[in-house]
Amino acid sequence: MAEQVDVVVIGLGVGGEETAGRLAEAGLNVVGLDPRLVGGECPYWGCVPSKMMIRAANLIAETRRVDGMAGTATVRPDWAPVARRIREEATDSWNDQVAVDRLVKKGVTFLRERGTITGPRTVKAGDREFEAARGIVIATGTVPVIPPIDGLAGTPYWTNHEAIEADTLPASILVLGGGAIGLELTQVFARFGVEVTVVEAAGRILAMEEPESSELAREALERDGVRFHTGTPAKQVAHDGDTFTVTLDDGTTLTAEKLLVATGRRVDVRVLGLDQVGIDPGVRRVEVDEHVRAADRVWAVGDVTGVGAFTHNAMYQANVAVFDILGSEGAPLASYHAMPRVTFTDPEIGAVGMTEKQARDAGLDVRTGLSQIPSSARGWIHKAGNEGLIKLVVDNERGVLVGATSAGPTGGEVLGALAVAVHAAVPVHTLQQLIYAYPTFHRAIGDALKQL
Ligand SMILES: Cc1cc2nc3c(=O)[nH]c(=O)nc-3n(C[C@H](O)[C@H](O)[C@H](O)COP(=O)(O)OP(=O)(O)OC[C@H]3O[C@@H](n4cnc5c(N)ncnc54)[C@H](O)[C@@H]3O)c2cc1C
Ligand SMILES: NC(=O)c1ccc[n+]([C@@H]2O[C@H](COP(=O)([O-])OP(=O)(O)OC[C@H]3O[C@@H](n4cnc5c(N)ncnc54)[C@H](O)[C@@H]3O)[C@@H](O)[C@H]2O)c1
Repeated sequence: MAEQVDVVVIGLGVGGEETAGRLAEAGLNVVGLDPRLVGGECPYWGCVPSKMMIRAANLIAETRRVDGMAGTATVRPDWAPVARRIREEATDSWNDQVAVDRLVKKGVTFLRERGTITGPRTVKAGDREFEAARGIVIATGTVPVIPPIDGLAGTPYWTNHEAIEADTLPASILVLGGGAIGLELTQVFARFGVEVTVVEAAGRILAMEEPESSELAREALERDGVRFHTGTPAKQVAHDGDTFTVTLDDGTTLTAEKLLVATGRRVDVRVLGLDQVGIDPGVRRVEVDEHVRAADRVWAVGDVTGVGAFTHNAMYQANVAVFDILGSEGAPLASYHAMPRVTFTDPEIGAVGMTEKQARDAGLDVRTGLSQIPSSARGWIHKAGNEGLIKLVVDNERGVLVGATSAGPTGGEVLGALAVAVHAAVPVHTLQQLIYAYPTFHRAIGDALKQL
């Protein structure tokens, strides 16, 4: 006999935890299910520990910039404090008791179980079944893509989990995939003295961003000693007990102690029971409307929706779902035209909305403006480590920005102003009249606007 509740939330990563907690605080009877850690990828194997690694790696790089600008400094990188900080401060040794307690205190009934949808309103979890009067929220996130490369399966390759959990670093590592995960971890490892080689199947790294960003990231990482093979997919992988050997399509052979697979993420909903609510179980993503509804009385939030694998998107969609489930007046409608993202390499590569190519492919009449951070007053003053750029993508017909890139020492922070401009469709002539404080990095936005 199914137990009667208001809402069942399947998956308690960032999106599910936020949705379940808020609904319970609003007085609903909520069951939250997750067989793993409450909080999901971001706090345990994603954003938080990776950014702690990046903070440490950037301290090393900044110290190396002292020479010639502020005297001399030597630094002896040591991974031990980084691993300790991740274990003690970020993940509590991958123990989620604090998060579980927080959720339960909000009123959520938490079960460390996998959820399976068994009917239009019913979800099975272990030996219990729940009937959710208000509905079901799907927040099951993604899993790493493991490409079908000959020999790869069965080798002790790393995904982000092993990379984040590493107590010691290898002497060398091959990284498959030059996207956000691959590049952020690559730079960390390189700055701690690991010999890193990146294999990227596409013609350039950060292929979804502007070509100028790809070039900037590649040059920065090459300065850190990283080697790249782009446009040449791996054909074969072998592991002899000590060493990985990767053979590329063009016959190049690469060897290293470890292999990190960072070739994207995919939703894994085959056994979730989506067919029970009228959704094809073979979908590549659970499509949602502007209320983040996926089917009648079914909502989906976070990476599983495929609109942007970012924590801020999971939180954003959770907020939309909460308002809709509660039937609140003035419920926000989801819109993704100003989706921001930041790859936290040094320089940080931030972007919002469309790239130039995406805008042109969408049939827009496009004009772009570009400025270089080293040529700005602040960039020139900053000197070592000042690489970066601002690129603006304008829809001529509407006279507004539809996309922008902000790369530089504080690229992610400067992006804030551009996100407002794209989100609110601020007219370009209004942006051109804004006073940009001197000498800030964001003043380079004004320089790019002059190019339009
Ligand atoms: C290395 C790395 C660095 C990142 N850095 C950033 C960053 O700096 N900024 C940023 O915005 N994003 C970053 N991300 C992305 C971010 O982690 C994700 O976008 C975010 O975790 C998505 O949250 P989610 O709730 O959709 O899914 P997840 O966090 O993946 O959580 C999904 C949960 O669902 C559970 N689950 C799956 N199936 C079931 C089932 N059938 N029943 C019950 N539970 C189930 C899983 O166990 C998991 O706990 C990073 C990711 C990685 C891997
Ligand atoms: N700072 C952040 O916000 C942040 C950081 C890390 C991850 N994330 C999120 O996590 C998601 C997953 O990250 P990711 O880096 O795994 O994925 P990604 O999609 O960003 O990059 C994967 C890369 O791997 C390449 N690739 C695919 N198959 C390959 C193969 N067989 N050999 C070599 N290269 C191959 C792709 O061309 C692509 O460039 C991202 O899309 C992002 O949304 C965000």
